[in-house]
Amino acid sequence: MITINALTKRYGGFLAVDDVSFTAQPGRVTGFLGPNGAGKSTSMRVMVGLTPPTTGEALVNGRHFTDLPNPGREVGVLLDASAQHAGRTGRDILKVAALTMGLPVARVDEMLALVGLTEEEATRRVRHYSLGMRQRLGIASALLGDPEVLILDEPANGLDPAGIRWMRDLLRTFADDGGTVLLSSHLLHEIEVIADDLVLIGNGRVVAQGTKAELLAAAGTVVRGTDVEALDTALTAAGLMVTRTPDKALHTDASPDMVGRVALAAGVALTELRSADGAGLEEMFLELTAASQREGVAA
Ligand SMILES: Nc1ncnc2c1ncn2[C@@H]1O[C@H](COP(=O)(O)OP(=O)(O)OP(=O)(O)O)[C@@H](O)[C@H]1O
Repeated sequence: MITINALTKRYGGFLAVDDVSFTAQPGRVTGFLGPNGAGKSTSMRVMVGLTPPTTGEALVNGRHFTDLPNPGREVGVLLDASAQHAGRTGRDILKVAALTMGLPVARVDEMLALVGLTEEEATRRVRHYSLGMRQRLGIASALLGDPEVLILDEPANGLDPAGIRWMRDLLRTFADDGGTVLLSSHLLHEIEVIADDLVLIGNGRVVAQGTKAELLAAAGTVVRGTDVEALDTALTAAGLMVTRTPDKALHTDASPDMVGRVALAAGVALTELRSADGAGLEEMFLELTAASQREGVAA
């Protein structure tokens, strides 16, 4: 379990992380989502003891990372896959990490097989690795100590579509076996497929958090009917916020159940009624983080 309590990080006069609180629970994948510069990496650096918080705290299994006696056995970390020693081979990097953690060297081969790095690739120096290979090596390092918790910053970076699916399955299995996974991304689609819970951050502040199901429900309903005008009028009269999508559907904040009842009462035949799902969540994500979106600011 990861617990973040009122975490604030200030760099001089600049507030990079502003009173952030959330928990990442065992058995669940928590997606930490926000646009570039939102404060995800800074928060994660605080979690693993690389950056001291200004105020607040980040706990892993109830303790500060720096107080864990053998941190790699409790929490696997991948923050920057390019930060590995470029002059060493992948196998050597894992070997050194295994020895530091007091693990049998046989564990290295297990991890190389798990992340799909071949024998030949494992003996190449990391400076000759592609970004995707570095990412796989970083995941192998994170899993080496058989930890209960994973903290991964943009782990899908550089992976090809098959690699992304592989990573998704790996993290799903890890969480299904009772592990805690926190992974960050600035890409909603990447995270919404795998995450059970979401924490949305913009400008250093949490702008929304909850289960994916709750956030999807909050993203509203898309509805189409044979008479769009009558449907719009009925929904508006029922006190619902209605917007028209470019493809002539209506979008409201209410649940499909509520929208269906209003349409029935108004005698409008529906041709489509569904929760807004990913598209709605994306819209919500863009709205909630608009103040911190460079494009939003420019607009
Ligand atoms: N050491 C530092 N000194 C000053 N400012 C910093 C420092 N580290 C981070 N920042 C600033 O804090 C803000 C948050 O950065 P952070 O790297 O946490 O964002 P992020 O959400 O991980 O973004 P991205 O998706 O682009 O990786 C940024 O404006 C960044 O410039």
